Amino acid sequence: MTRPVIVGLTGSIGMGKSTVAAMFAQLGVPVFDADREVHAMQGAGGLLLPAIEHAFPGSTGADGVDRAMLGALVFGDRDALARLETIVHPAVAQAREAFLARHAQAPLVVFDIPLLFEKGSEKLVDSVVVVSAPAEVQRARVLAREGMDADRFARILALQLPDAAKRARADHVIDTGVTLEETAQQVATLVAKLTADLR
Ligand SMILES: CC(C)(COP(=O)(O)OP(=O)(O)OC[C@H]1O[C@@H](n2cnc3c(N)ncnc32)[C@H](O)[C@@H]1O)[C@@H](O)C(=O)NCCC(=O)NCCS
Ligand SMILES: Nc1ncnc2c1ncn2[C@@H]1O[C@H](COP(=O)(O)OP(=O)(O)OP(=O)(O)O)[C@@H](O)[C@H]1O
Repeated sequence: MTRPVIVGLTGSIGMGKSTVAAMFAQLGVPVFDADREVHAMQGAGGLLLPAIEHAFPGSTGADGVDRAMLGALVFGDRDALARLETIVHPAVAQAREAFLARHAQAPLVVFDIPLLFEKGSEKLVDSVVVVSAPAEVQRARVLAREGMDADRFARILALQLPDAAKRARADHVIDTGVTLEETAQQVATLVAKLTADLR
């Protein structure tokens, strides 16, 4: 059975992964957004709510998961995070398989996976694209977000493979420390190259 060439898109917090994923989508490349799937499954009426409430009593309500509260519980506690991941990750894998089945005829698809290296998801993809920007650009972007502070940022960074290591393991690096137009140009060049390789 044929299947699309699969590009894994990853990068550390605030490096511009979602923005770059949207650029791929703009070029007509189907994108599987692991984070968005998680949000949907954790939102109001989401299918993971009973299991999460069972494991973390009081962490869900009518609007779904209380993300600030659950984040505070798990981002400093590796065991708790592992328990949450055991609930979340199999459901994400199922959603990813369904996505692939829907796009079986596409030449190229993107899996947007924040923790691609950390969780050994390299084996799911044919090539890895890492988005990267200088650390001070990353920090400024992240700290500008609502609900974020230096402590939470530091704890999340500590859970992620350092940017330099991600870049070293990438097949392609997209620079997001430049203008949006320049980044979009890099994405267009890469899509042209990946598509040409298929011919
Ligand atoms: C704990 C939760 C509810 C907090 O939600 P919140 O909206 O506050 O944060 P968000 O999801 O945007 O994540 C913020 C940053 O933390 C990183 N992060 C999220 N989960 C993890 C994890 N399991 N390990 C390391 N970093 C993580 C993200 O990549 C992102 O850079 C949420 O992150 C979650 O459910 N995480 C576990 C599921 C998971 O592994 N998701 C990411 C991959 S699909
Ligand atoms: N050249 C660029 N490329 C990508 N993003 C840029 C660029 N210049 C500025 N930005 C801005 O940087 C921010 C990047 O945020 P984005 O949500 O894409 O990051 P992310 O890596 O997906 O974050 P997280 O992992 O925390 O979810 C956006 O507000 C975007 O507009």
